[in-house]
Amino acid sequence: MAQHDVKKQMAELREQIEKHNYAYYVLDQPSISDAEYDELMRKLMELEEQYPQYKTPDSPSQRVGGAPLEAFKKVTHRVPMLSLSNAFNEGDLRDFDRRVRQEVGDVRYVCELKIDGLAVSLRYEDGYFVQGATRGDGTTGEDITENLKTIRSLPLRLQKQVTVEVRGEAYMPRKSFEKLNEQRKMNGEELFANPRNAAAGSLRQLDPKIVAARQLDVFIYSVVNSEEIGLVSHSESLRYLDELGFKTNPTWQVCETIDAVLAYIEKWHERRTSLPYDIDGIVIKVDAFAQQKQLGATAKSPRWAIAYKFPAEEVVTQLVDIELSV
Ligand SMILES: NC(=O)c1cc2c(=O)c3cc(F)ccc3oc2nc1N
Repeated sequence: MAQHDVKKQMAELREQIEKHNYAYYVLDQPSISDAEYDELMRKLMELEEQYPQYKTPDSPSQRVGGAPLEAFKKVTHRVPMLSLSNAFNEGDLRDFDRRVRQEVGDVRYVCELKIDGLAVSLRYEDGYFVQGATRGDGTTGEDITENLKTIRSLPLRLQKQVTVEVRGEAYMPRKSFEKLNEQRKMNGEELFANPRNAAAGSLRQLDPKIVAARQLDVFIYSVVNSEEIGLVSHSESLRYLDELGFKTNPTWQVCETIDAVLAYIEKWHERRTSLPYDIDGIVIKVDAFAQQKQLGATAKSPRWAIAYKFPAEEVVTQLVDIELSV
């Protein structure tokens, strides 16, 4: 086949595979069978083998994981990854609301489910995924780019050619967790205590092929360089993330009053067992970026957001060692 046609055919295969990826893993609406998907992937990988010069940085062939790393490189976060301060009861939430209103006057909040996973930061240049890192100590994290590429819902190329840094929570869906512990039980290995530990242990694997088998997922929840892009509120950022092709959690809601926040908390505290992933609370954020800026942050946490933690369940958790997987 003429060289030009091969290049074109490979571009079409990449396009098709990523389109099916998006439908299946972001929209949760499979568009072809697994067998057809695997056939497309096999054909692309065969052509990449034969014509490496036409392999591109956004090729979905990277999602099966490359060679194991010796160690993780360190990454310095240009904007520190802070942690959320916690609220444990209604009083804490009303104190938060009072302090915010004292400082910025009338305010709208955005409420989101607090996914029980691992905070990650993703950098894209001209629309291409170039680096992903863990939170680490907030200033320095570990470069887990190769591992994150195996997460099918993480776009390798955005719908717009923008340079952007986003933050999100990588997590292990409960079904993947149960399947993983089933396998480990059969192999006589230590079980993971919960999906959060399993996700952390998986992302710390030096071999991306193992990570690819763990079926992790990620919800993206913020744009770091939002001002540069001209976004004015958190809710606008969430819509922008959808436009770029990221997977965001669709349950977020604008709340005009703390009573509306309490109602949202009540609703999702009841519904959380019906979710296909673990949540450990609700995140409440001031919506307007101008007001977030006015409120600022302490060395550790933003003063414009708070995490309401659900009361710990009284279940007996298995005391198993967390597999130190590195
Ligand atoms: N686990 C989560 O689902 C989740 C976590 C965070 C954060 O950790 C977080 C930390 C900050 F300093 C600021 C905003 C944040 O927003 C967040 N939003 C979320 N939905």
